[in-house]
Amino acid sequence: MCAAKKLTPMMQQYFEVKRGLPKGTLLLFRLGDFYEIFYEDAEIASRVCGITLTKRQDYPMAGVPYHAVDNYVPKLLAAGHKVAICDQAEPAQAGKLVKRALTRILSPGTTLEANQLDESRNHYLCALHRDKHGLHAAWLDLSTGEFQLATDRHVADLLPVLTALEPAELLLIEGDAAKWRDAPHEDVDAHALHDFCHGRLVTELPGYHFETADGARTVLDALGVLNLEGFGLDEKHPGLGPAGALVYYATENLCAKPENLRGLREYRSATTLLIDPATLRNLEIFRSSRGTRGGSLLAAINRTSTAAGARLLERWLSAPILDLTEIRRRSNTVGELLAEPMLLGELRETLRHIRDIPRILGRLQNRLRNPRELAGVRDTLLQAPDIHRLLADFGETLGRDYPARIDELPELRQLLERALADDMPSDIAEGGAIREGFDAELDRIRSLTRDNKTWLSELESSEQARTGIRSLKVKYNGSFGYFIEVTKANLHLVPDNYIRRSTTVNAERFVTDDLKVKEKEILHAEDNALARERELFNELITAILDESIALAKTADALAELDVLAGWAVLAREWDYHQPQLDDSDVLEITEGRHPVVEQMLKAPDTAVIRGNQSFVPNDTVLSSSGEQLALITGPNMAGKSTYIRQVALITLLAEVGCWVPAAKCRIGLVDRIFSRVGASDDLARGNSTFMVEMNETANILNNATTRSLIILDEIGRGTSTYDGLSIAWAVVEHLHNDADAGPRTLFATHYQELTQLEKSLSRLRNYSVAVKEWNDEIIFVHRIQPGAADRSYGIQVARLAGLPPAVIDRAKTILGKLESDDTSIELSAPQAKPRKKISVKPTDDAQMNLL
Ligand SMILES: Nc1ncnc2c1ncn2[C@@H]1O[C@H](COP(=O)(O)OP(=O)(O)OP(=O)(O)O)[C@@H](O)[C@H]1O
Repeated sequence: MCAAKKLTPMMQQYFEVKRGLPKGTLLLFRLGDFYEIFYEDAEIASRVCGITLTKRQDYPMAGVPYHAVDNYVPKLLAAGHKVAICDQAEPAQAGKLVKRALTRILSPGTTLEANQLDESRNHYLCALHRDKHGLHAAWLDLSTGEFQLATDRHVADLLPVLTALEPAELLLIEGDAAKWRDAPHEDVDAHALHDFCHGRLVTELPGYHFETADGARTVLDALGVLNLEGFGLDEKHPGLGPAGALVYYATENLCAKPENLRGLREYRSATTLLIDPATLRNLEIFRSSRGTRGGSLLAAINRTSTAAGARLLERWLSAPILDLTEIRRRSNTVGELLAEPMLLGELRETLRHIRDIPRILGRLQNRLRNPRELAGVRDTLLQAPDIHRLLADFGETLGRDYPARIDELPELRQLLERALADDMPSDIAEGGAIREGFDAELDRIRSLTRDNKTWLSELESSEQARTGIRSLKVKYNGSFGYFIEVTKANLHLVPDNYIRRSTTVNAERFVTDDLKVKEKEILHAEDNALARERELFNELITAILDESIALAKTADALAELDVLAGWAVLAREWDYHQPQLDDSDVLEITEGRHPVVEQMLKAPDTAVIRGNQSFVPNDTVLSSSGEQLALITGPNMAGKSTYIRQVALITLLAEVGCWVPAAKCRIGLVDRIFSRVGASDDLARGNSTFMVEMNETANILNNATTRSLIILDEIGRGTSTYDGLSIAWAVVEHLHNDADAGPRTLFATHYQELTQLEKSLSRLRNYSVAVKEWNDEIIFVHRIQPGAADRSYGIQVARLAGLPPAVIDRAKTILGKLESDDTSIELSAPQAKPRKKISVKPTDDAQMNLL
């Protein structure tokens, strides 16, 4: 920057703006009809968006047309960049440097434009801070105004919800990310935080932006309230530090205070069903193991027809509240909707016309004002009377609760209906947003324009007749305005009152005094019409924003109805039944199915491969104080993993208020779902498969309560047989430790030896997955039955997988010898330790000694 003296005034202006931006922000600098990008920014933009890189003097430069900027910004954001938009703040004048100002900074966590957001997903900016009192966090969806904060002594209790939110951007105190990354191995929390931050866009801010007292002041100011009592919050709540950081950052990026924050809610892990990050991944709740939305639980149960409904469903799954009254209310409402199929169909048809009110309000309140947003409000309000009529015909909950929450706002609706044109322009500057007949003044100005335009269109024919020049034309262009064009061959016919303006190759251009007067009138009238339209447009926005609270409340209720109506359709499509939830300690499922696998087996492409197999339902009986631990053995591929996962998913569905894929289901409220399934490496952090497995197991044993549900799949497989078996054994004993009750647990394993524990652990039950044998082949029937499996059929499954026959035969020989306890077998190198038979005396407490 020492060469600043040599810079042109415009480039000096560029650097002034650039200097004020946070590090790593790309600056798009408006220059006439283009946004220009310079230096390294240009190189990045060219690489990410594929735009041409040019050179100006000797520095790189790239540009995008201003009207196409919306095509490029999403690509830059998706690549994890922040983008600052600097616009011209006054009309350009020849020879004078135009004033420019930063309009907003777009970052993945603060963008509001519809085309930069996934409409069916929430879009969170999240701030985090950890100190000796625990983890403090706040999150904000700026596009809808949803704002929450939380604090927890245990990092492990808060991370589940933060992971489920999948924030688009994180705000951290400078240096924290590196501190967590480099923390000693035993600081499990720091590593969990590092894992959470890994791969996300992190923006670091100085620590003072996270101070609680300052945060409280910033938040009060943003919410426009005098204290936080109305939100049930203490002003010393440690989450206010991160909350303040969010507001500060949002204000910087919007270049104005965020105007759509409606309130601040406290999230409490104690009142939420916690699903730890590993389990969210393992159970494929929001994404499949391939990272796609398809194949996830969310996709399988999403039948919403509105964007706000889809987002609400995601929020409900991210943080299911442990409140029986609320869960029953939702599930009963699904029942009422399901009982009236005709009305349900009509309601869903009506909901299809609902627009995304929370995000429309978010944009209008934060100065992004597109005329089509107003039409969105109108179209939504137009549905309200029909929705009220339909609700009145439904059952009790729907007819009573929802109408009170859905405001018809008839005056606003009529106003918008009268004021807005049917087809709205995408920019108010295009004109035509306001309907004819709404405003007398606008109509008067428009008729002036119209009359004058008629005069103009008639001018051509009247002048042709008057002058006898058949090819005479009346034309318009930006630099001359209106003019009369006469070809050179006809110049001798030009009358005296024509004033020559310019010459082209084949013609000359003229004006007349009358034409000049009319031109002035037309341009003036057009400007006046646009100015009047803008005035009216702003009045309409004010009218909408005056009702923003009622609109937001209505939108919330409609989103809820959408989710519940979708669940009713789902229940009908897939024969789901209403679960019974209570305070008991049982988990009883009759004929339960896996919600995702079941749908996949029926999907046209899978059905062809699988020969249209249908899912085999299975029962489950667990209770903390009775049948606490189900140990499931059986061959590979028999369906153990599917079965234990289905129990976890059915539990989750029941606890968000959805009906479940089971004939009958009773669940005593579960406070946490833990899982240890599948194998995954974390090689980037130097953790082997076994290390990941043990970390997850440690987390379960340290955090599970007697109200928890645990599913464990083949734990101990990542190490040597004896070590693995010993660990699995000890884990089962630990879970059974308490004399009276323990967490409800499903434990799938290949270690046959564990089945003997049934003799000594009173709350353990053996189950196995049935298979049929036929001519040394096995057929999977996917049926869970009481009792331990007698053998594992690994070799038969290996044959199904296509292992060469010679290998299969040799494996059979080795197995035969091992099972006969004949250690004389000659095994080719490497030498394996022969397997010993393990027997357990029921009275023996110290089983481990026998291994
Ligand atoms: N109840 C069921 N009805 C129909 N098909 C099922 C059922 N359970 C499982 N399957 C099918 O069987 C396949 C294997 O199931 P799963 O992975 O659960 O077996 P597993 O016993 O855990 O095997 P492994 O021990 O090798 O991990 C699944 O891909 C699924 O399509």
